[in-house]
Amino acid sequence: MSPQQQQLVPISIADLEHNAHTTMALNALDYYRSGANDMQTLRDNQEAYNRLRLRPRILRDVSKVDTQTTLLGHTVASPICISPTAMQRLANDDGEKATARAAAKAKKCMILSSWSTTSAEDTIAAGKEIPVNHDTPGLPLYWFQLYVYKDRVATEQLIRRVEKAGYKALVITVDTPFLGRRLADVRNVFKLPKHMSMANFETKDSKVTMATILDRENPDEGAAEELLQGVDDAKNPSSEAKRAAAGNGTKVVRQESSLAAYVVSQIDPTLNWKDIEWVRSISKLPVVVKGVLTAEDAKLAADAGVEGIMVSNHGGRQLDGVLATIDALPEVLDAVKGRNVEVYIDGGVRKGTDVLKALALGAKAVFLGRPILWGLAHDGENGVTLALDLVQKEFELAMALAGCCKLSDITRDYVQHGTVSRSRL
Ligand SMILES: Cc1cc2nc3c(=O)[nH]c(=O)nc-3n(C[C@H](O)[C@H](O)[C@H](O)COP(=O)(O)O)c2cc1C
Ligand SMILES: CCCCC(=O)C(=O)O
Repeated sequence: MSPQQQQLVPISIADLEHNAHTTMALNALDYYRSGANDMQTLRDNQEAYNRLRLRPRILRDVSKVDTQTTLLGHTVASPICISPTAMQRLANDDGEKATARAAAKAKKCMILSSWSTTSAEDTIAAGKEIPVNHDTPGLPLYWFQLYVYKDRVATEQLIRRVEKAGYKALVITVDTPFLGRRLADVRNVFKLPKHMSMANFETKDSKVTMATILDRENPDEGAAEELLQGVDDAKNPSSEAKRAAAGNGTKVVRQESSLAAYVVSQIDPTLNWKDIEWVRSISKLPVVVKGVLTAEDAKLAADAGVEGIMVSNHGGRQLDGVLATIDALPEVLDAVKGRNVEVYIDGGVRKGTDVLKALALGAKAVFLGRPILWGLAHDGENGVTLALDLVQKEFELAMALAGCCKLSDITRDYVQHGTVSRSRL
């Protein structure tokens, strides 16, 4: 066995990733690990954390460290949370249920993807199976990530379902009018295995599986039209989209990957600020806009009255070449200073010191994408618990070593750009 293939006893997120690389099927592994195009932003998300340096304080009593915080009014045990990632059953058969249980145990916030392989109802029910430990503050918290479908009736139905199920916020992803170009997925002709489905779009009579709607040898051959037909047959919300495409004479562009074709057929690329208003007008749930990278858009988001902004570049999977999220965070925070909006960040967070740096720059919370998937692939619910615990423990240690006992101690003075000491600038 070459060193590459050896499993490690995981003591870091890097170890969990290493193990996933040795065990996962290539189709799924590539889908999870890829960034768009040259994967510049994917690499940069992590490297940008390494370019920041910490400025610790000493001789403070750090015997007790407290990480509890609130997210949109809900108390959770920690500012380390779970980003939405699609199709978690590719990593482990329990998929989203395992993640929900691990989130419940840790009293952390989990965002469920619209594109989950477990329904919104079944996912939250799995989390609720875990008895709550009332000795410590906080409760598990579930938010729902919304892709706005061309079919607004179906979008609204989904919102009603997640409200009823107990999700406490809608996280609208705004960086995916089309799918970024992930070369490995194109090469692999990525698709979901036949026994898995987009569980939120399943009806009593039919499952919306990639196998039923996307399975074909050559995805370039009439893909999008087949998709529209297929999804329509499955009573999925697309008949309106299909009519719209036919009615305005739009020719459906053929896509080179099945996922990209699905996005073209279903997700609304006309999405704009008016639609954010629309979502706010039909639901009382607070709204988080996910995918903000500039001061200009942060201001517009605050003007639109959203409760939260997630600084995100979709883990480097959409527009390659954008800023690392930790580098974009300061301008977003400056732009909404004094406004009533919480600012979160995801992308490239792998270590406790990354969390400390993000919070020092002003993020209210950080969200983990791939680390959760590597945990899932390692050992289902226990693997996610391990991933969360590793980063949590590293964060608590980093806080103590930097002289911080509670989150409000972590200020901008704890971090600096570059390696030159302040007095030499
Ligand atoms: C495999 C995979 C699937 C994802 N699916 C979704 C999704 O369904 N909705 C969404 O808003 N973001 C999705 N994302 C982006 C994540 O929410 C998050 O922004 C990103 O993974 C954070 O970067 P990290 O993986 O470096 O932690 C996905 C990311 C990955 C890696
Ligand atoms: C519309 C894309 C859904 C999955 C996703 O967000 C990703 O693969 O990054």
